Amino acid sequence: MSNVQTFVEVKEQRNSKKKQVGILGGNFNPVHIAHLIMADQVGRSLGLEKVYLMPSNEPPHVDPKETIDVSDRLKMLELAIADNPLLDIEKSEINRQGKSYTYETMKILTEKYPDTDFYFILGGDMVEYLPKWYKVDELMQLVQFVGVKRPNYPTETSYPIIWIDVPDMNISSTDLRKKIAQGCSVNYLLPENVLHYIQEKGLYLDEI
Ligand SMILES: Nc1ncnc2c1ncn2[C@@H]1O[C@H](COP(=O)(O)OP(=O)(O)OP(=O)(O)O)[C@@H](O)[C@H]1O
Ligand SMILES: O=C(O)c1ccc[n+]([C@@H]2O[C@H](COP(=O)([O-])O)[C@@H](O)[C@H]2O)c1
Repeated sequence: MSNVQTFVEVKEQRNSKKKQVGILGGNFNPVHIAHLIMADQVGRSLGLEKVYLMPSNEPPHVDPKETIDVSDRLKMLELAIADNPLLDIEKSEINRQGKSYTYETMKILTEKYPDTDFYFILGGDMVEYLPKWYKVDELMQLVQFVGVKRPNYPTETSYPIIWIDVPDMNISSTDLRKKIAQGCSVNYLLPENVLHYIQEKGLYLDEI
């Protein structure tokens, strides 16, 4: 599916009087270039006003995910988006504390911003996982899901997803954490200022 077709379909569906805003939720442990490329590409393809990267406070997965302190994940995000005015950070999950269920977050945000249509951006792995999300059917009424293909994950789904074409990016935070712990180079896989922050703070040295 091309971006042009998708953009036209979306334009027909959307309420043009409302603000059009994207949310890319994630752990960002650490943020990497695939996150930035997908946020930027989706924002520009759909003509969104802003795309907010929204760090989870405590990941809501059925199998718990370990993560470093939220203050470091937030600082790395601030560094990563500094030169791109399309991107911003949404801190409501951090401020709310506890587990970050997307339905609860989006209920709060849609009530707080009734003049905004929200596009929730997901990688292919998360699209596959959607059936297990908390109150996913109710969430679907609040947001439009936007999918970005991820190598080795299917694109078939029964959920109404707009797919945006982005070059396949076989990059993950897990892989970056492993590389850093093993002393391998992660040059160009994340922004240079984020890499400097990781090195200065000695992050991920023990995490394999
Ligand atoms: N390379 C990628 N291609 C497409 N989507 C991606 C990619 N990397 C991350 N995403 C998506 O970005 C969002 C946030 O991902 P997250 O912060 O968990 O990064 P991750 O690389 O998947 O991390 P981890 O390896 O720790 O699970 C999720 O929707 C995820 O599917
Ligand atoms: O609400 C849920 O049940 C749920 C289950 C898994 C993931 N999510 C959200 O999906 C986004 C991407 O998750 P992750 O683990 O890939 O960073 C992030 O915002 C999570 O809070 C949400």
